Amino acid sequence: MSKYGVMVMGPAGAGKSTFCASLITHLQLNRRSAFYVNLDPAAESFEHTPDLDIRELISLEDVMEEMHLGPNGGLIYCFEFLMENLDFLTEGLDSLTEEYLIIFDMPGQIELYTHIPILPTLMKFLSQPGALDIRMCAAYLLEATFVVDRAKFFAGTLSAMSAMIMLEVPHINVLSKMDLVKDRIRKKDFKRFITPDTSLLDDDPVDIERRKAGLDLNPGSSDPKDKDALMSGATFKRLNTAVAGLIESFSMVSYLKLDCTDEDSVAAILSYIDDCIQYHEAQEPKELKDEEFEENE
Ligand SMILES: Nc1nc2c(ncn2[C@@H]2O[C@H](COP(=O)(O)OP(=O)(O)OP(=O)(O)O)[C@@H](O)[C@H]2O)c(=O)[nH]1
Ligand SMILES: [Mg+2]
Repeated sequence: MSKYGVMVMGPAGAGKSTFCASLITHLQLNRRSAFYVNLDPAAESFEHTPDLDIRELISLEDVMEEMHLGPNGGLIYCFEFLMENLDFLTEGLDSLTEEYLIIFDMPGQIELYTHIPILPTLMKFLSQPGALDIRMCAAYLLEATFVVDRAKFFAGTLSAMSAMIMLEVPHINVLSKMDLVKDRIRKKDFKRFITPDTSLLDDDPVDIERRKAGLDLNPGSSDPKDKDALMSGATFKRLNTAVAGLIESFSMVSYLKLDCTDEDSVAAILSYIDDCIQYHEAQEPKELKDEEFEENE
């Protein structure tokens, strides 16, 4: 019997935990079962209490204190510890049925998604047939406000693509916090960010502002007064164009829009997740309990 799960990933503060909470609320309102797994050892508060919590296995605070590590090194240590104690996940998840959507709330440290092979190993462990056998998909969140600075947007898109290639599971990319840009950017203009390409660099507002202020007149200068030039000169532009070209040539990244304050938006993302993992195909038709039947009448 398969289980179904989504791993919610993305940079720090992208809105992962908020999205997990909105998703759980939405599932509950629609009489679906959610199982919330917190894998962020530094998380402090939750809207919904996690059903399984990495902090019961290991706490980042203890690691930092005992191992004399900083927050990022500490987090990597916590994940290495989790990988050595995978029974913790097996025992917590093994008895779940296919009715559940298992939601994994991940930490935001970018190291996890780029050069350390912990997540691919974890993903393989979760989805291994014959073991936990969870049909997994990944949801990578990036803040919609990043579109204001194209360099930031392409750097974020590159990290989304890197996670996508590394994890080898069905993957959706999501621009979160849409409510923050809804009124600032016209719908028609926003469409260009849904499938990013190099033309977005031609009218980067940050670039235009800097040029107006004469800040990129001396690119590459070592004068501290010209520190802005480093992030706006011709070399920086060439680098961004190369990154954007790479993303465009792979044509793998496109975004869905998410506004957690709007239930329809959460429902739309959930339907993409359901499609990715083919959740509905495995569900038995449910009999309504008597009181639910009367309610519907
Ligand atoms: N306006 C708005 N704010 C949001 C939205 N989602 C999250 N936020 C805010 O963004 C901040 C970070 O949200 P979190 O959900 O904690 O982000 P996270 O990705 O889990 O953060 P880390 O776990 O620390 O990496 C919080 O102050 C949230 O209230 C959204 O859809 N709209
Ligand atoms: Mg979080």
